[in-house]
Amino acid sequence: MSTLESITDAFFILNHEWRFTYLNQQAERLLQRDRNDLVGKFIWEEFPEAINGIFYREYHRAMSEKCTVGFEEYFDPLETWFEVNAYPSEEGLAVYFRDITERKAAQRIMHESEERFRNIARATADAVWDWDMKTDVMWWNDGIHTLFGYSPKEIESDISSWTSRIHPDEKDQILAEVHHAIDSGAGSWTGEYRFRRKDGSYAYVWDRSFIIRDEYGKAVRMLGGKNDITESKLQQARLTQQAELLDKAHDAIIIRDMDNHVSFWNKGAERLYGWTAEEVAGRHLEEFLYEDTKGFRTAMEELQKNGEWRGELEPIHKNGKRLIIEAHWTLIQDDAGYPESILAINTDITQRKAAEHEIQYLAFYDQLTQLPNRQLMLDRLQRAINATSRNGQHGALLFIDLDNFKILNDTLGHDIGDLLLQQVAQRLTTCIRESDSLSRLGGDEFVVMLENLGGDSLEAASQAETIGEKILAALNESYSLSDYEHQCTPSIGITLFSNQEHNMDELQKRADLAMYQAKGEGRNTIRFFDPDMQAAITNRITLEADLRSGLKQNDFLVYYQPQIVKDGKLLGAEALLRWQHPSRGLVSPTEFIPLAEDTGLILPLSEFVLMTACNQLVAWAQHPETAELNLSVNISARQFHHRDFVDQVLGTLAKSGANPENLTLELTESLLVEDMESVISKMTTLKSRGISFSLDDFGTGYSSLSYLKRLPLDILKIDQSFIRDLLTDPSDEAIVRTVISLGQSLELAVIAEGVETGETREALINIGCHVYQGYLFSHPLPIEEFNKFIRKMQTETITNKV
Ligand SMILES: Nc1nc2c(ncn2[C@@H]2O[C@H](COP(=O)(O)O[C@H]3[C@@H](O)[C@H](n4cnc5c(=O)[nH]c(N)nc54)O[C@@H]3COP(=O)(O)O)[C@@H](O)[C@H]2O)c(=O)[nH]1
Repeated sequence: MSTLESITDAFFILNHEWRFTYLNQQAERLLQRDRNDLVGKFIWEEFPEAINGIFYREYHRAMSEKCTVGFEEYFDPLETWFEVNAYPSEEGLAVYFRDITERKAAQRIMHESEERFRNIARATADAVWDWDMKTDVMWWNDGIHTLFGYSPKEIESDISSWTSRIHPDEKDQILAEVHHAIDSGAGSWTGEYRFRRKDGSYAYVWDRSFIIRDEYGKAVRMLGGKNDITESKLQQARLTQQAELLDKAHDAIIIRDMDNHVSFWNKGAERLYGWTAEEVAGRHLEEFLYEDTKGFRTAMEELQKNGEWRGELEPIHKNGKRLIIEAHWTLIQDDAGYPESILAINTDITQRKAAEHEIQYLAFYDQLTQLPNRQLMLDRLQRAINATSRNGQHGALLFIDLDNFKILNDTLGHDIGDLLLQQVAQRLTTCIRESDSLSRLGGDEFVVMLENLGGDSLEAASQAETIGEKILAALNESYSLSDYEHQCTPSIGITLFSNQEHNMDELQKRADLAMYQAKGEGRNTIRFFDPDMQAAITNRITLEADLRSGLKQNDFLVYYQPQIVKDGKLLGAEALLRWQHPSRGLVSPTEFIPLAEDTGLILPLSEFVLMTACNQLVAWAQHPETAELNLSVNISARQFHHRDFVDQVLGTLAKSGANPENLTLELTESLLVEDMESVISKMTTLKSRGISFSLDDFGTGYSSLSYLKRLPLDILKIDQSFIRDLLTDPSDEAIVRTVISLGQSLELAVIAEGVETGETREALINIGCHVYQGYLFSHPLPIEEFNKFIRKMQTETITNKV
């Protein structure tokens, strides 16, 4: 019995009266009863629940038929599954039993999951397979029929049903992969390969499986499912083929899936972005192409909405450089009409954009100062004018012109002039707000446009003036131009605008006029446009028309103002132009000479004066008493700088027959600052023919000794502004003295003009000036009057001698 105590199974013996005669310890434990209590007891009384079940039936069968029985049964009172084997014996019945509750539970779970798996396998469209590796039984669901055409009868029930249908080219590779997965302890295996259909053709399949292992890790089962990916493979192949055809295209051609993972990347894309196809395959575009994904995502939304998208994007080259591309994206759909992938054809327009930008820049920006140019200024002005009618605000236009910039440019050279303009541009930038606009119109002209100066014109004017003052102060600071310290001042003209009252042209004219007014009033100042200026400009227009018709109708005359030597002798006269206007009477040259200069009419006028003067010299030459008289003729800057000037003078002399020795040309200082070498050359040529030169208005300009020394001059003419107050203003007297001594040292004659009184004449004699012109002797006279004056002078001289 001790053997029966030590066996793992529970064991008891029943006699022929169904009473327990023996129970081992295991039986005591499983039945949860004390064996001493049970021995001698009637089994069906102790366990009445067993009477109506399999226990009762099978035990009776074993006892009556003397056969061995074995069964598994659940015994409710003990909530236990038993595996029972009963053997009839002499004594009665020997019963071995064990608790299989846990095994039963595992079997149930296994059964349930198996059931679930089969149900899923039935429901799925994939071809599901189940390979029992211990038995080599291979189970397939209906998918093997629906996908590949095999009926259950046609398909083998072992692993050959799978392996024999793998495409020969891929079979070894796939089997090696599967073996590797099994041997390496992997939990799954996936693969893509071709699988033969019943009709002999091959389908591309995507197989996913997992491997079931026992408690020792040994693979016992493999379950998997294949789906047919032939269509998408073919589609992909077709696209790739098409795209490969375009591989040689210059453009970048990219195919990506709907999640933007790259599936095709042609050579053009490699060239454009610097990434090779291998480097980007399967990668998300945003990962490596777009720093700012906003534009890219907006484009994606459009693409999904409309099926295609065209536009510009700014991707990044592999080397970090920003590119600009023109993209054309098309959504590619599968047979069912679902979006499947995206075909992108991208053209590099980086250089084109740069060129466009450059052109734009050149068209709208000044190269020297990098400021907006006139074109852009006009555009902004138009917008500002339009805005005033909407917002009721005032704006202001400030025209800024540098005083005497030309002199700097001509004397120190254009490079220095450019430096000044650049520094002026910088200073102007610091004087304005970011919302204001600064531009360079060209030359030394700058424009500042101020906006949003409020609804009240006085307030707006005051704000504009404040900015104007600021500019004035900033530009007055000294400039360091290479090695030169330079002082420069601006003249500023301001006009306000509001409510679209004036158009762009008008506003520009107004600001320009105001600026000229500032210049006219001594420079380095600010002037606002006012309506009187408008009247002046209207007059100017009328005057120009009158000048033209005056020239045609010979309304011009020459007057002569005598020039007298200290001893009373008549040296000659200055020829002065007069305009006998039909309605306005005699018009002073101060009124029309500047306009004639601006319009070019000074050329025919000057020709007329020179010809008249030369003819007069010829007329005087006929009489010994007047043959020595000299005539001075004023030469304007424009006339002098005309390329035919020398020929014109010589031609007039030749035509008239006048003696050049009796002709003096009066030049002004401002005329001399432009192209010094050409000035000297022209003067030298004329001087070699006997013509003299006088420097008019001396002292009022930039009396530079350096040029004075180089010019072939004969006479310095002291400006009348110094003569007027000679007796009362010590500084004027000092200037006059200086000019006279300068004349002496340079061996130049000196004439004082504007001599109105005897006292002035006396003072000049005392200082050392011996030739005079002025009202003391005579106003400018018409020729008849002047001839009378000559005769009177000669009579007086003779009388004095007598
Ligand atoms: N390019 C040309 N310029 C010319 C010509 N003719 C004249 N002008 C220039 O016009 C300016 C005004 O000239 P005008 O009104 O003739 O005045 C001259 C004299 O009348 C005046 N003057 C002479 N004496 C006195 C005086 O005692 N007091 C006083 N207040 N004015 C006086 O001075 C003018 C002469 O100036 P200038 O020529 O500088 O010697 C004047 O700038 C003329 O130059 C012409 O044909 N071409």
